[in-house]
Order: sequence, then structure tokens, then C-alpha cells
Amino acid sequence: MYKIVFLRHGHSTWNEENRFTGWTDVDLSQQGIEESLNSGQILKEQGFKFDIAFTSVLKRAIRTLWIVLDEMDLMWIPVFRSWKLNERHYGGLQGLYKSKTAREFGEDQVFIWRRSFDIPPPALERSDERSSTKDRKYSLLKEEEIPQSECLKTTIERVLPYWNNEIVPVIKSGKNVFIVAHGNSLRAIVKHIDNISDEKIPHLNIPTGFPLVYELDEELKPIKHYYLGDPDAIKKAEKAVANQGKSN
Ligand SMILES: O=C(O)[C@@H](CO)OP(=O)(O)O
Repeated sequence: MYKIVFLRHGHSTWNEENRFTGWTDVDLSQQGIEESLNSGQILKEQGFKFDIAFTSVLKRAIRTLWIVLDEMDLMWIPVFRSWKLNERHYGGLQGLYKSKTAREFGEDQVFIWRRSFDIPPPALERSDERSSTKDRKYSLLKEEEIPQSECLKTTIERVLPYWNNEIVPVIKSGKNVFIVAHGNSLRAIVKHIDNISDEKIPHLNIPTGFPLVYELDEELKPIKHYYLGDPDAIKKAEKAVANQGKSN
């Protein structure tokens, strides 16, 4: 049996302002720092000992990982960062306020942009200053590899090869793996592990700051999964993520 832990980064400054974030590289809010500290403490109390960690190249995930590893006295373990674990690219919505956008375009449209499996938000122009085309973090990528908008389907197309080729072999080698990523890159992995249908996945929301433990059998088929933390607080946090697309 393998046990791996996923963690969505702590609350960010743009979660606080309720803005579409995607590849925008915003930092943790004070709440996010506290959530990360709590995650580290609970993982430590429950005896988790990681051998290796994976994260994105976005600082809200990296800082969450740093805080957790510091709390667990594990700052020495190898860490691999990849853009393939980045948040889903939010295209032309990046920077807009979610509730204001729902008032302007309707909650149904915002739900489609946020959660539809295969309809991406409007794409950014490569010349748009919000585009990541000129960001040094992505300088090793071919221009066409840098997305200007992604839906969950296209997010899966870049997350899953990373999962299958880079993370799965490490899990199978018996190492204890910790993955700190983002709401939608984690939804991509969880959809795959649990074989969640395209119709059901829009209703899955992953809250910030609660470690999500997956127990997998030898074939990496799911045995069970559970969050660590207060069940009522977790339910409330899942609902709050869903409600971010409401107009008020
Ligand atoms: O804005 C974003 O990039 C994501 C995560 O914060 O939000 P959503 O839950 O709307 O996909």
C-alpha cells in the first residue's frame, strides 16, 4: 500500500481578493501562511515523514511547501518544481474579480469558465502583459507550449504525463511523496486516480490548506482518501471555493 499526500497551497492574496489567478504569480496571504503552518503541524503530529516533494513554479505553492517542510523539520528533502504542476491557466480572466465577472456575464457563464471540463476561458493575446510568454520561469519552453488559456481537459494533458513519468515511478520505488500544487492541477490528478467522470468533476472543489491523503494499492488504484483537519471546517472551505463564482 502506498500513501501519498496532496496539498493545495494556502490561501493567496488573490484568493483573498477573489480574483481569477491562474499563472499569475501571487504570494500567500496571512491566512495562507497560517494554513500552511497548521498543515505542517498536523502532518508532523500524525507522524508523516516525506522523502521527496513535488511542486509547481508558482510561489504560493513553493512557499506553502517551504513552510510545511520547515514545520516538519524536513527542509533537507529533495524538491522538484515543474510548470506542469502549475494552476490551470485562466486566460483573459486572469486578474478579473470573480463576483464582478459573475455580475457582468452571469453565474452560469462563470461556472462554465471555472469548472467546465472542456470549455476554456477566452485566450490571452501573446502580446498581453499578463501573458507568461516573456516570463523567465518559462524560458526553456517552446512558445507554443506556453498556454494562453486552459480548461481542465488541457490541464490534464500536461499534468498527467508529469504524474505518470515523474511522480508515479518515485511512488512505486517506495518513497513517501508529498505534492503541493493548485486547485485545478490537483483536480486533474484526483480525477485520474479516482476515475471521476467528465460530468461529475465540475462539482469537485479542493480547499486551500488541508492535507489530502490518498492510500493506493500496488497498482495505484485508490483504496481511500481523506483530508486531515476538522471535518466541519473542511466542508465549509469546500463550499466557500464553490461560492467564489457567485455574484455577491
Ligand atoms: O483563480 C484560480 O486560479 C483558481 C484557484 O484559485 O480558482 P478557481 O477555483 O476559480 O478555479
